Amino acid sequence: MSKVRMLLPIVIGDYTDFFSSMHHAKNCGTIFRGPENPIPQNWFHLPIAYHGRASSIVISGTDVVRPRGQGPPSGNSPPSFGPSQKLDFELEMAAVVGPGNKLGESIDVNKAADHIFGLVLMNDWSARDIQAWEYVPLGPFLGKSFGTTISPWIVTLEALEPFACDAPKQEPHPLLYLEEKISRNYDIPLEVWIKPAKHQHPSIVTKSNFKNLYWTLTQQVAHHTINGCNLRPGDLLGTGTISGSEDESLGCLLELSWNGKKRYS
Ligand SMILES: O=C(O)/C=C/C(=O)CC(=O)CC(=O)O
Ligand SMILES: [Ca+2]
Ligand SMILES: [Mg+2]
Repeated sequence: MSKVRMLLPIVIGDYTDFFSSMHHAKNCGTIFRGPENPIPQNWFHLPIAYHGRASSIVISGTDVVRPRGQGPPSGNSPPSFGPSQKLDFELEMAAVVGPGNKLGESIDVNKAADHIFGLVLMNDWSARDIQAWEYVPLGPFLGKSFGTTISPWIVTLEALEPFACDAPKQEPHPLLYLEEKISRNYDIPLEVWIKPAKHQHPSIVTKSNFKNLYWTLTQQVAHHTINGCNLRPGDLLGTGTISGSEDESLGCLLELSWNGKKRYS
């Protein structure tokens, strides 16, 4: 295996990234918008997502160039500009679309599993300073689009069947098109390890689990297509950052360091 060069396993036409961990949504909301109403009202009714950039998705091991860009101004000065000072990872998995749907048609939530070929690991690299300044009102753009890393192996949903578990109870009850007969998650322990340049060995920085997701993969597919938008084979649907409720299970440095305020070692 060490002699093999891994390549992207699919041609990715489109990439969408969801926002489906409640803990992550609450923490990001608190950091970016304040503690009053950290989770927006719509979050509990629909799986929120943004459209990502497919061209910069690379395979694990590919160097990612530190992005340059604008950051928030401090006081009356103009916005900052330069290499990002807040480069972050986001612990995610992503679904690879199988057959997909025709333009104008929707995928039924109870049949949506047939449209997911399998899952990969994903890191949605994020420049928090660029993101914090640019995201109002249209959401993430250059703070995310410089790079996204996925693993070369696609684990099929069939292979994950032994790890299937119940999804969390959803309150308020979702609208009919998001209501599923069987609502399933997967018990997949996930870890992030970082090896700083001058260190010999990597250290673990977080331990989370796929089952921390509130919205299921099948609800994401049903919601994505409810307006008739067509998913195509090879499209990538990121789960969103998978944070748990514990301090040790947060899925990015923004949360682990509380936007740089908390020392993380
Ligand atoms: O709350 C925000 O404004 C932004 C949050 C993110 O950066 C998260 C994102 O990319 C979606 C996710 O990974 O859950
Ligand atoms: Ca993300
Ligand atoms: Mg990214």
